Parts: sequence; C-alpha cells; structure tokens
Amino acid sequence: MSTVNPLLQVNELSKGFMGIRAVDNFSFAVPHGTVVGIIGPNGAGKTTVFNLISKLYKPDNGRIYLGGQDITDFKPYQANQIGIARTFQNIRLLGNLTVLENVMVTLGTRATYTMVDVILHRRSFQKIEAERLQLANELLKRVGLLHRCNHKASALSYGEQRRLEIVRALATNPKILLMDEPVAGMNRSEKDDLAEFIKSIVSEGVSVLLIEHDMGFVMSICDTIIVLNYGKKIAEGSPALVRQNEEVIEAYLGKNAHVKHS
Ligand SMILES: Nc1ncnc2c1ncn2[C@@H]1O[C@H](COP(=O)(O)OP(=O)(O)OP(=O)(O)O)[C@@H](O)[C@H]1O
Repeated sequence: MSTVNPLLQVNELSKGFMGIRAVDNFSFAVPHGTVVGIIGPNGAGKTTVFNLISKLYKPDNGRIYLGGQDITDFKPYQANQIGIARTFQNIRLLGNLTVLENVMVTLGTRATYTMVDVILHRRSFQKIEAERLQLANELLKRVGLLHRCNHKASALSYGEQRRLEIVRALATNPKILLMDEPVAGMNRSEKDDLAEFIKSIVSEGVSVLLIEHDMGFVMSICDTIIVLNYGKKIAEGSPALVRQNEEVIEAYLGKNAHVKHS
C-alpha cells in the first residue's frame, strides 16, 4: 500500500444544490490496493461524492485525479474508460435479460472488433466472443451466480442482484470500484461472502471505495474510514481509531451509542 502516489486523489471538492452544501471542501485519497469506506448519516453527502467522482455531477470547486491524471472535466464514459466503475444504491440491471446476458452486454462495450468482423463471422470476432463468454462465466462463478446464468436478472434475490451488479461493474476492468451500500438487503452469509470477494479483487489490484451503513461490514473490510457529516469530513483513520472517535459516535450514532460488530 502506498500513500505517496494514491490511485484516487480528491482535493477540496465542493458541490451545492439550491443553497445546500452537499459536499463541502472535501479532500481524501484512495491508495493503491486498499479499501476506503465513507460513512455518515443520511444526507451527509456520500452519494454526491460518488456522483462527482464518476462524473455524473460537475463539482462547483475542487479537482479529482486518477493515477495522477486530472479527470475533473471528464464525461462519465471517459471516467469509466480510464478505470472508474460503480454500483448504485438502487440496483440497475437489465431485468428482462438473463444473468449471463447482463454481463455479456457490459463486456460488449469493450468492442475490439469491427461490424464487418461481426457480419462476416470472422475468426477475430468469434475468438473475442469466446473469450468474453469465458470471462463472464469466471466472474459469475466467483460470486456464486454461475448456476443462475440462464435465469432472468429480475428473478434473482436482492442479494444476488447486488452481486450481479458488482460483476457488471468489474466486467469493465476497473482500477477502482465505487460501491454504494453493497450489502444492503444481504443476509449474514451473503455479507461474509461479499467481504471475502472484495478482499480477493483487492489482492488482484482493484481498489475499492465504498459507502455503507452496516458498521460491522465497514469495520471488517476497510483499511481506512472517512466520516462525513453535512458534507464535511469530521474524521478519518483506521476502523479502530474511528470507532473510538467521540464526534463520530455523536454525529453518526447518537449520544451514548457504541459501534458494534454485526
Ligand atoms: N440532484 C440533487 N438535487 C438536489 N439536492 C440533492 C441532489 N443530490 C443530493 N442532494 C442533496 O444533497 C444532500 C446530500 O445527499 P446525498 O444523497 O449525497 O447524501 P447521502 O450521504 O448519500 O445520504 P444517504 O445515506 O441517505 O444515501 C442532501 O441534502 C440531498 O437532498
């Protein structure tokens, strides 16, 4: 892990909506090979930070760098091309397509053959399609969804849909994966499996930035936790440090509360 040249660097980011400062002069970094969690009460500005990094929103102020490159003025597709992928709080899948088709569609956005190759069924097209199918199957196997590959996405349980969304995001071959409440709606064993899966993708070189209200999950998976309140950073540090921070306990959990392991 290196903090000298972080993968993602966010400097003095601000975004307001009709007089509300949703994100207020917020700076942080995600070092290579780490999991960073953003926590905070409802309306603290967490999803707005994701929307700014994935370029759905333009910041009022501040700069965003990925691998040292200034991406502040990028469009969403450029952010994706350079290696930023995300999952959403409200799951976004193609419900009428099968699980496998959902992944294949995303892999297809990385087209490396021409329409002529497709029409003539040239070997380059067939080879790339075969490789994609193999990659899709491997990804689905890793999240325990291979046996569901021919089911419609809409027929999956909530936890399975979340896992499929993660696979779709990973299919774009990201450097960093932004996950908005990844364990919402998951049962205990699904959460444990997802924690193991996140650790495995991080060990393979993908960094993770996640928003999560499940404190047990956040504490178990994150190297660093950042606490937002009213758009401002009020604390940052290891899970052990953040857990003991009085301001965090008061702002996030209410007085007399303690962060528990779930
Ligand atoms: N597109 C928008 N237009 C107007 N206000 C917005 C918009 N997006 C966010 N906000 C406001 O910005 C503030 C921060 O919202 P945001 O969704 O980022 O918080 P959050 O920490 O993700 O909350 P939650 O945990 O409930 O998802 C809120 O006051 C919200 O109403």
